[in-house]
Amino acid sequence: MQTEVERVTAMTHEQRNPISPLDLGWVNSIRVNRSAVERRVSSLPNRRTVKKDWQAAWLLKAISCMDLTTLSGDDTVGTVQRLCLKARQPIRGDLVDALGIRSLNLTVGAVCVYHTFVATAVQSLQGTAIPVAAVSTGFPAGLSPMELRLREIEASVAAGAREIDIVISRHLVLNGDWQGLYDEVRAFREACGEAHMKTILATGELGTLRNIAQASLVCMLAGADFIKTSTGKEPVNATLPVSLVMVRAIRDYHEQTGYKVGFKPAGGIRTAKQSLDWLALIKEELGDQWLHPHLFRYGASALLGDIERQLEHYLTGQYSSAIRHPMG
Ligand SMILES: O=C[C@H](O)COP(=O)(O)O
Repeated sequence: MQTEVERVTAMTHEQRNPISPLDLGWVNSIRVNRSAVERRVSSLPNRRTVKKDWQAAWLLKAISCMDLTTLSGDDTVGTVQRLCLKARQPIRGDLVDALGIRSLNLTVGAVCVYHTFVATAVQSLQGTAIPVAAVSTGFPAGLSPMELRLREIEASVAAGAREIDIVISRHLVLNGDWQGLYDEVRAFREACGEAHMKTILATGELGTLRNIAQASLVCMLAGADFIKTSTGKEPVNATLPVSLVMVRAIRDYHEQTGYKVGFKPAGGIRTAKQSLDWLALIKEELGDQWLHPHLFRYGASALLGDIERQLEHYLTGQYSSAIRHPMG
């Protein structure tokens, strides 16, 4: 019988999603029933409540699946270094001891920064297995010249980023230019080389759920390792309806091709309660095999503080002030 370590090792050595030909027949056949999507997600937050020990365990899982992020215009070497310290030890030592989880060596899934801070983050995370993710390709609008976007990916990889979060050109989706979108994402994937590519759809700017489902498929055919909802900079970022459409696209893609693509909701996920809603969505729609950092990540700059606060409440029965849980 496989041990837990052997099982996780086997999973993480699954074959990477390859670049496949663009299948326009499949893309054009996609339909989304908005009211059915809304009905399904409205049942999620109330239907499955996890309490006490189970809730604490789910929150620890959420931490392990977090891309701890800073993407602000006022980022500095100092803020990135402090964020990396938090990534190494995401919850306070006294809480780790009280939870009895020191042997887990819990860390976040990755640290996500602008290209400028990749080298700082890589250096600050030395001696850990935590990868650095860079937002490249003219994040967040993705409208700089293609050549520069490709060079930016290469520069981030050369600086040590093991994951690249690219943004797609929204106008290609809004014009139904699936060939253009496929060519763009495929070129990004080729520029990433061994680095894993998360493809940000910026769903708040794509107009319809059908566009989101079609763009998800095109990005997966073009070799995306993950599809990601948002940059965090759109007027509307990660929502449950959009996430349901994307995880169902991932499920269909897996059923048709056998390849597993990861999912990353990002932008506006700030509370422990929200993190549980997304875990429930993944568990129910994709199954436990997706509930691991190699297939599921949250992109979040402020979620960790609320999770730490919730874990303290679980241990002490008291809610501490949010300022006692800084990110760095
Ligand atoms: O990719 C991650 C997002 O930019 C984070 O958004 P957030 O600051 O709303 O958590």
